Formats: sequence, structure tokens, C-alpha cells
Amino acid sequence: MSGTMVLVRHGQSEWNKKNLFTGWRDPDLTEQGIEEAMEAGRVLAERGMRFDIAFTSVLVRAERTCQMILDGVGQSDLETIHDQALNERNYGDLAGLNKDDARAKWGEEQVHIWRRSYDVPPPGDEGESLRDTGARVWPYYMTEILPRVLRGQTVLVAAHGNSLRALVMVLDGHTTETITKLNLGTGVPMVYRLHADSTVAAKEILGDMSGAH
Ligand SMILES: O=C(O)[C@H](O)COP(=O)(O)O
Repeated sequence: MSGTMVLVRHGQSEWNKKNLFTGWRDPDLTEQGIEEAMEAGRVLAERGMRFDIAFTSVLVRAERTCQMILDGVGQSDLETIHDQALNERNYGDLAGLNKDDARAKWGEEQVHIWRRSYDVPPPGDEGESLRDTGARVWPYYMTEILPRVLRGQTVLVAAHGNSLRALVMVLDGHTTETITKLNLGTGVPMVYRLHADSTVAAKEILGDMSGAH
């Protein structure tokens, strides 16, 4: 066994609350989102988790979640790397639209395909499918994050629903079909312990993801 990696989706954002497609837009956390981030920190602290380094995106909802978790485990000044490679998938022309309004306009099925399919990008030149998102998240994981875990470090990654789905897809061995059913809850830590060959030795979810959609 080598090191440990904790993946956590940011706490609820203002736009999660308003049910808006967010992507690369940059809303802050809600009060509930702050509470979720603090709870994640508390749960990890209770387990005695200590990190060697943290990674987050360049979007404030993930950056603040990351910092609150570090505050919670008593490591406020820990080295934290912010990188766009961990950003949420770019939602293209859907960004800023209400998800229910989009369903009314384009139909439930089309919106589900945009949100959860593996390889259908949302409309607009910038829109990223999950595959497109993985194409930037994976190289970053392989070069910056995984080597540290394999050296035995404990690493925190605070990112987003879809940038983390892209990682979890491969870690957990999802197919392009089963990944469409995976939803990550806000502020719920997923603790991965890896074997020396980088496969997953153990996974533990510290919270409830059953309500995630
Ligand atoms: O960018 C967003 O709108 C959300 O963070 C994730 O959206 P999704 O649940 O539609 O993938």
C-alpha cells in the first residue's frame, strides 16, 4: 500500500442552490456550503487525517472548501496548489441557465445527456463532455497528484462534481454506461488508499451521497 488521497466536491454553491448550470462561472459557497465544508473538515479531523499537500481548482467554491477543510484539520497554512486543470467541466452555452428551464426547453432526456453522458458535450464551442474533462484532469492527476500518493503522501483534492467524476470513473472502474448514474454529493469526502501500482486498495465515503443528483 502507498499513500492516501481524499477527493471532495465543494460545498453547495450559490448557483447549486439556484439550480443554475455553473461550469467555469465562479459563484461563492452558500451558508449551507460553508457548513458542509466545515463538516468535512471535522469528519477528517476526527479520523486524525493530516495532509502533506492540497490541490484545488481556480474557482472560489472549491478553493474555499479546500481552505475550510485545512482549517478543520488544523493545517491552515498547508501548501495548496490551485490549477485550472481541476476546474468544473465547462458547461458552454448552458452556463447561467436554470436546469429546469433547460428541461422545459430541450426536454428531460436531452438535458440528462448533456449532464451525465460520457461523450456528448453541452452546446457551445467551449462546452466540455465528461470525456473532454477527463482529458485534462487525468494528465494532471498522473503527473502532479498520483506521484505524491505513490511516494506515501496524504493528499487532499477539493474540486468539482464533474472533474471528480472523471477521476472516480477510472479509479472505480466505471464504464461509459455506469458513469451516467454516478452523482457526487457536495462536501462529502471520499478517502482512497492506493496500492503501489496505483490501483485502489480501499475506498471509504465519509458521509451521505444518496441525495445527490
Ligand atoms: O457546474 C454545475 O452546474 C454543477 O457544479 C455540476 O452540474 P451537474 O450536476 O449538472 O453536472
